[in-house]
Amino acid sequence: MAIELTPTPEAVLVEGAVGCGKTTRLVERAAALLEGGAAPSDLLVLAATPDAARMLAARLEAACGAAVEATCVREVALGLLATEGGRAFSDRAGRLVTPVEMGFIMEDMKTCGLKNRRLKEMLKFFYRSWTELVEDADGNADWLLAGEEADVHGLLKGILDFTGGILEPELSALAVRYLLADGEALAGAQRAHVLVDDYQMLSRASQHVANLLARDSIAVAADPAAVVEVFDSYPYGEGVGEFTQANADCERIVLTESHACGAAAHAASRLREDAAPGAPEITGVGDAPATDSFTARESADPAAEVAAVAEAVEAALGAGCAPEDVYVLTFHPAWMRQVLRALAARDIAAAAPVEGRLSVGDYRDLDRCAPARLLAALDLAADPANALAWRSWCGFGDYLANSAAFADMRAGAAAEGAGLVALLEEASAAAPAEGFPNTGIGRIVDAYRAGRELVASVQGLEGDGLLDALAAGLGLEGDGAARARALVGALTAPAPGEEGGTDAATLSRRARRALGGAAFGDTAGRVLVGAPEHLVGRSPAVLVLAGFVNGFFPSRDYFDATVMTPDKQKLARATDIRRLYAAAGKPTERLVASWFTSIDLVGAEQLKLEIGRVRLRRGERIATTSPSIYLKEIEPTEDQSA
Ligand SMILES: Nc1ncnc2c1ncn2[C@@H]1O[C@H](COP(=O)(O)OP(=O)(O)OP(=O)(O)O)[C@@H](O)[C@H]1O
Repeated sequence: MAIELTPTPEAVLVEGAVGCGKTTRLVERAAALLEGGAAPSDLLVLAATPDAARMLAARLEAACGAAVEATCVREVALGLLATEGGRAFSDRAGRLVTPVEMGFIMEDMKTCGLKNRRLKEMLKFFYRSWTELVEDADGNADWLLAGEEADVHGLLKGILDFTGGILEPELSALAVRYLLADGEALAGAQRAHVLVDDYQMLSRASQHVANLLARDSIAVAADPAAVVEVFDSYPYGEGVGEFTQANADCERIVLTESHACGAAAHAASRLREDAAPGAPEITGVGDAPATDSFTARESADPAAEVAAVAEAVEAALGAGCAPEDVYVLTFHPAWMRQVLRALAARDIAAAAPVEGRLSVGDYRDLDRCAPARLLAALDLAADPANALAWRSWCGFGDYLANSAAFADMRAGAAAEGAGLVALLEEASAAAPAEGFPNTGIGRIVDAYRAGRELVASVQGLEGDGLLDALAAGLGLEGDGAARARALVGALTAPAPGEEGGTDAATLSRRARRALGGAAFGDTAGRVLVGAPEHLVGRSPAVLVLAGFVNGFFPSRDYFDATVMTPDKQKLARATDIRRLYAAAGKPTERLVASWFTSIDLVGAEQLKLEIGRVRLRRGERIATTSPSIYLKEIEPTEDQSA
């Protein structure tokens, strides 16, 4: 039997465009439920990202005067699968695979012999299918073609069972099946009232988890035009229709009045027509001409452009805007860094999301993957039975991550019914003191023994002392060591307002969470600089689109017919439009777009910009760049009042 959405006795759908007050409605509903006699613990509020959840928690506290739990489906699902029952049901360790660990799993997957590109395509197909719950409640389905496809799927599941790791796209699907299979676990996890914001940004499986968790009532806020991947992979826009179908008596509230500034509301209206044809129009967007709240800034070159961005920020602050109400949106990590530098040069405090993913390095090179090794060591100090961490730990520094020896061990594990850690222990105990030099298993045994020693040597240490001891134990030195230490320090820092435990388990949990998605740390008194996905749940007064040029947005591939077929180009455009819509429709005071018209050719290549003509200027080759093709979608014209 295919899995169908579970109906809830009372269901509410709040539908509306960006900036029309959907979240505000949810907050009001939470306050009304509490006034009506519900206890704060009867409520569970779910947001699309951890950052949005934190902001929602603050809004709830302000409106309700009580602490209401706001979190993400991911946290809830992981919590469920980490319980004894959840672990037994899933045969996994209740731990999400981090991007670093995924590198090792991919290396193990390559033993299937498929070409990398084909393998990646197949994995995407599996991931999407999992999130869309193609398997029935028992985990069976005939969706896999016998042969290659079924074999690769079997290999992946085998590797995951062996390491105990859960992939993000299978997490909510596993939780759905667990909740359907175990009535007691379901009853324990349910809350009387569940409220979900940005429902369309959740995967189908996460939507199902949210509905299963609701006992008496569920209220979801959704915008069918803002189906954007921000945290869950494969956001499921069709889920809104599924929700109203499952809950036939669902109360439907449609919000059409934007509270954003004229320019943002104008941009949102135009983009929304493109993103969700037929969706209700945005109305009543004020009388002031949209041009009054729009600024376009063209600069000659990148240095002038980031300076212009900093000027725009300065102007907003000068006009009385609170720093945290100003958001600079960048479409490329290099531009995020440039903007941060330009702001720092003007003594403007800024915050950027802590992004662990980008800086963990190549696991083949022991120096370059120093942060990843430090994180694996921390994981092992927190739990020496963490099979996933041992898999990484024993693969660092080897070109193929010792995947052949691990494949042998996996086969042995299946035959003996033993786990990875037990097999490592067994191999280490059986090996002579000098190991088996220069063999795959020899490298693994050596790494395992070194890891054991390191873990034993840091017993009882906490906080900075623990991280310093681990870094020293890894032999990290110089600049690389400092960088690794600083990055791991940032990844293990408590979220604003979070209780500050410093034991290994707490630090490891925080780092794993941070690797799962970038989030802002402390933003008080700081201007925010981030990507579109980090904007979820925020309504800045001023939004500056920095580096708004072709190549950054859309990407250069978009313009290259040899890379992108017309079909793919159409899809890429639709995705871009939805991302831009969800961002540009937000600012309540001003929308600024900034771009540059030339850059040196080397820089253009490095940044993968789309370039026009190339000229020679003072011996240097200079390429022309153009504002994003999407500028005309957001730029108001003189005669538009909204
Ligand atoms: N009734 C209202 N009157 C005035 N301002 C409002 C009203 N409702 C919401 N706002 C303001 O409009 C902005 C957007 O509100 P909210 O976050 O509730 O909207 P949303 O539809 O969830 O937006 P998004 O899609 O951007 O998340 C906020 O700054 C909020 O304070």
